[in-house]
Amino acid sequence: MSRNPKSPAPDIAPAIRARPIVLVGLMGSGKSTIGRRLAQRLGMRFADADDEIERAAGMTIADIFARFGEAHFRDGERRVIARLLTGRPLVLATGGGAFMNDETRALILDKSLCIWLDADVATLVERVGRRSHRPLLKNRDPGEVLRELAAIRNPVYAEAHIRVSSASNPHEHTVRAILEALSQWKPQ
Ligand SMILES: Nc1ncnc2c1ncn2[C@@H]1O[C@H](COP(=O)(O)OP(=O)(O)OP(=O)(O)O)[C@@H](O)[C@H]1O
Ligand SMILES: O=C(O)C1=C[C@@H](O)[C@@H](O)[C@H](O)C1
Ligand SMILES: [Mg+2]
Repeated sequence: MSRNPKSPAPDIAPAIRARPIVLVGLMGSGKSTIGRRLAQRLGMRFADADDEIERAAGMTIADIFARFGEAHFRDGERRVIARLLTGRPLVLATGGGAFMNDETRALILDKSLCIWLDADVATLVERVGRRSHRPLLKNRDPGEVLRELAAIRNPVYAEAHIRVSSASNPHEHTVRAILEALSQWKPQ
């Protein structure tokens, strides 16, 4: 009997499902869309830190940046992620900059199994599109910003427990690569 390619991954150890799985990476790397699919496959709940922040603040991220500035956003982001990591285990998509905050990163590395979704800048640019709602990409050429961010952030994302390329389509390809990496992962 052939295996349904979308069947729940049977060989992921229960100990891994018992921990939150946190996705980090640059804008457009697929944290939100891949995270939702991964949670479905693992039978875990899913949350998107960006959505949770918007819900908690009662305004969009673009408005938080515009009205209160990035530092205020980062502080709220840290608090929201801390709250999400203390509840029932989940797959959590973070915002692209969350892992750059020292406190948020320490918390994620301590409490979760953290996966860096890595893709080349050309792929990211194609995915975020020309007219991005993302405040960091709104006023400048997205390719230029993403190149700068990649140079600064990639060495930090590399601290994640697992790195998976999310550069190839379709989404399912990346989901399978994550499931494969999880099935082989051993705590250091
Ligand atoms: N592995 C993939 N294969 C195909 N398309 C993808 C993949 N990952 C992401 N995409 C597409 O790229 C776009 C951006 O993805 P997504 O919103 O999940 O990124 P993100 O990492 O959550 O970004 P942000 O940090 O801005 O929240 C979406 O249209 C999504 O469908
Ligand atoms: O990379 C970033 O710094 C950001 C990514 C988005 O997910 C949002 O969290 C916000 O636009 C900032
Ligand atoms: Mg997202």
